[in-house]
Amino acid sequence: MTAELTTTDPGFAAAFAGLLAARAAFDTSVDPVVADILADVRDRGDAAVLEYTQRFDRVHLTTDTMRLDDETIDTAAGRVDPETLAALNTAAERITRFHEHQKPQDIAFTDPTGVRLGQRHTPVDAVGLYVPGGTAAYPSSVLMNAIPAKVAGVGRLTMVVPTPDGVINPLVMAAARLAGVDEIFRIGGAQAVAALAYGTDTIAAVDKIVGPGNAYVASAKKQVYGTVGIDMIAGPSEILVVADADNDPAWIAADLLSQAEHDEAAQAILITDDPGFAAAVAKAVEGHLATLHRTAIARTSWEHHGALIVVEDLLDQAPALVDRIAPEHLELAVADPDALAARVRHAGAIFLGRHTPEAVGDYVGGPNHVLPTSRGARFSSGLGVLDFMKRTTLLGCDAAALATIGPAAVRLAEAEGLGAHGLSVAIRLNMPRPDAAQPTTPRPDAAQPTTPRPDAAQPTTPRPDAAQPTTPRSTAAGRA
Ligand SMILES: NC(=O)c1ccc[n+]([C@@H]2O[C@H](COP(=O)([O-])OP(=O)(O)OC[C@H]3O[C@@H](n4cnc5c(N)ncnc54)[C@H](O)[C@@H]3O)[C@@H](O)[C@H]2O)c1
Ligand SMILES: N[C@H](CO)Cc1c[nH]c[nH+]1
Ligand SMILES: [Zn+2]
Repeated sequence: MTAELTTTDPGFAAAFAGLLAARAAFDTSVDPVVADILADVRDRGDAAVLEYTQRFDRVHLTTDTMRLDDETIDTAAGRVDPETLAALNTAAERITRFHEHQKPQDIAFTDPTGVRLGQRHTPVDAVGLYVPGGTAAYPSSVLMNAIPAKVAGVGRLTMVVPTPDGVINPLVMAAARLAGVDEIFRIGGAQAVAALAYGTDTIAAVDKIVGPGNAYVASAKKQVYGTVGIDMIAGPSEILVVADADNDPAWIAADLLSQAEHDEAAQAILITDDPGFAAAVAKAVEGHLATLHRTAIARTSWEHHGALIVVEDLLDQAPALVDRIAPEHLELAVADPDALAARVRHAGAIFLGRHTPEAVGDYVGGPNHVLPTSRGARFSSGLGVLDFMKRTTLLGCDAAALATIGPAAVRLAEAEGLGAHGLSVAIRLNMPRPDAAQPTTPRPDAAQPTTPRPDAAQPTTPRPDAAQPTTPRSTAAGRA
């Protein structure tokens, strides 16, 4: 039964905590099964991938047919009708334009001590793009994965997508071509994530795996993190709609079902300030369920994970509840959505106003639809260009700059008891050896040198280019 909660009910706090706890427990339930699949693929490589593909996707592949060849991709893509292709192009253009704005700026400056500081961004060399395909095909997710990778300048884009019962989706192929994916393997689930992370004889390992998927995919990404990078946990879809009674219940019911229909494990929640409106939405959900073609999935999601929450005041009470749920998608169907949005801190993506159904963002809005689920929005963000780039910092001292900041480093190295750290700075500054500072009270376990180290700094004969801590060399003025 869909949960019904009311903030004025004395049991509300416990019921709300129970709703969050049930979700968390559900999220980890597949972890052991996935761990076994990952270990098997790591041990047996292609053979394991092919066996799991046969078992879960009911398709018999070989190492030769696992990778889609150019002819198969182009033939399939060629079957897409012009109108759908035009829609795909509209989506690609809008997604590209939005993500171009995400390109980061490098940093380069010289601070007042003469130290040169910088930060630069470089793309990841090779990424694995997970495109879901178990119960629905997701050409839109091809674009959402691949376009930011291309904008970032990633070198190799390897896409994996399951083809249940051997069916190749033409629009998925067209989207891969449009977005510039380099290679496509027709595998999915935890076994595909494992192949990308560990590599097999047929599939080269990647540096990072991104993209959405069901609970098995989400768990697999979580478990291979460290061997490879991941974007976030983008598991079964979630929507939280905050709506007042001035909405058409049928619109809001459709919005809830738009995410419920993704997966039996998806979650759709309504927060409203009107019990009558909540009842009307529940009734409208039943009406829509009678007509949708993914009714069984949507109904299971709605009944097992859905919730109707009635509060007294939306502006005052909804933001705190939203932040605790930290939904993937937050739809604000109220008169002043911006005021409400300003009070919310944790949501993957926010959809403002009655005419911004979440589904428009799934396809053509521009921002990415690969978003954190399972409360991940409390600490992570939707997929973007930065997920495909790494930051490297740069630090440059000349002799005078080192003379200015170096002594503090020597002092801190001494405080940490790390003699070589202190020495590597002091030796350039012609300072006394920091680890030779207490010759009369050696640590009981310290080695007693009998002959001075030949490379020890000689305070009386400084190297000609050594910095003078007290009187910086005049050449310091010429530093870059
Ligand atoms: N958060 C996001 O950004 C986002 C975006 C798009 C889609 N999604 C989600 O992606 C998911 C797509 O799910 P899907 O199932 O259609 O496709 P999928 O590709 O994610 O999963 C299909 C794979 O799951 C594996 N699998 C299925 N049953 C299994 C079992 N019993 N044991 C082991 N492995 C099993 C199989 O290997 C199969 O190939 C949905 O949950 C949807 O909500 C999320
Ligand atoms: N709503 C999904 C993200 O949770 C993305 C999507 C793709 N196609 C339709 N919807
Ligand atoms: Zn969707």
